[in-house]
Amino acid sequence: MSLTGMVALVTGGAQGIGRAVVHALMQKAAKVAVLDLNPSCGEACKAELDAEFGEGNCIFIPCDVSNGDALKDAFQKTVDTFGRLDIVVNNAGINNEKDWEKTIEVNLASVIRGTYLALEHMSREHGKDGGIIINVSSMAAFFHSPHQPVYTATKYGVTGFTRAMADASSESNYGVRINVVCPAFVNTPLLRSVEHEDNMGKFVKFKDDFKSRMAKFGILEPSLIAKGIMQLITDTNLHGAVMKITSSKGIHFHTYEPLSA
Ligand SMILES: NC(=O)C1=CN([C@@H]2O[C@H](COP(=O)(O)OP(=O)(O)OC[C@H]3O[C@@H](n4cnc5c(N)ncnc54)[C@H](O)[C@@H]3O)[C@@H](O)[C@H]2O)C=CC1
Ligand SMILES: CCCCCC(=O)/C=C/[C@H]1C=CC(=O)[C@@H]1CCCCCCC(=O)O
Repeated sequence: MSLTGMVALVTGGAQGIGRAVVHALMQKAAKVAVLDLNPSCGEACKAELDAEFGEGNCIFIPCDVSNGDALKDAFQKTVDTFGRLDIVVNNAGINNEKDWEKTIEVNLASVIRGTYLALEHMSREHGKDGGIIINVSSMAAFFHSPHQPVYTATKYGVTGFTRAMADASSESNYGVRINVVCPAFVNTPLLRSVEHEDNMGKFVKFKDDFKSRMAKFGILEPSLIAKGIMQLITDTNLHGAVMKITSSKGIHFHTYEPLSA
């Protein structure tokens, strides 16, 4: 499926999983706004994408997603630049058990803000044409560890919020599909943060346990997560889906017990 004429916004798009998603979107001919806190990574990312796909198909917007005004401005700049918005991937995330309030701000509050801003620009309730939102959670929302309690809490929150918003979208006829992806360990700089006391604080003492889980469960490549996210974007039957991506089962979906009467 071509995404020609469609416009996407990806937070944390300058490296890691977000960078892989941006590339996959542009391979399908979408135009993309890359939002990221890291200006050097962002400028380098844009230069590489311009070289591969030609200029005018992506913009880099320096943005701290935890700053509500900056995030709102970045969404507006995207629409002002490309004329529309069809796809939003709320991907930016950190792993910091020392500054756990910041972790909640970036991993959960910013995903909520990004979802609401996406609806402002895509929902039929705002006179728009509809769209797709993908929020990035984690397998930490299914397998917890003593190593990262607040990171785990944020990812449980992202999954629950996304499922609830998918129901809200259906019942309000927003015309917006909303899905969540839960990767296991992925080979990115974020994963390497688990070894550092600056990130883990007093929980760094559990790092050997965490590394044994990485050895046991395997480490995925960002390109596989991008493949899963592209499936969530292009398969119009997927709404309210909880996609899990692991070494043992690859891309698969979580099913929940139906709500009892
Ligand atoms: N790497 C892993 O093992 C897993 C990662 N995830 C999730 O995937 C998402 C992406 O993580 P990775 O690609 O691994 O991390 P990464 O650290 O490689 O990339 C994250 C990007 O987000 C940017 N970023 C961080 N804070 C930001 C902020 N406040 N505003 C704007 N941009 C910001 C960073 O500059 C970076 O470019 C995160 O939500 C993470 O929790 C989920 C499961 C496993
Ligand atoms: C900042 C590091 C990012 C790590 C995010 C993450 O996904 C962590 C998950 C782990 C936390 C405790 C666990 O045991 C989780 C492992 C999840 C892998 C489960 C794979 C199961 C399977 O392959 O069947």
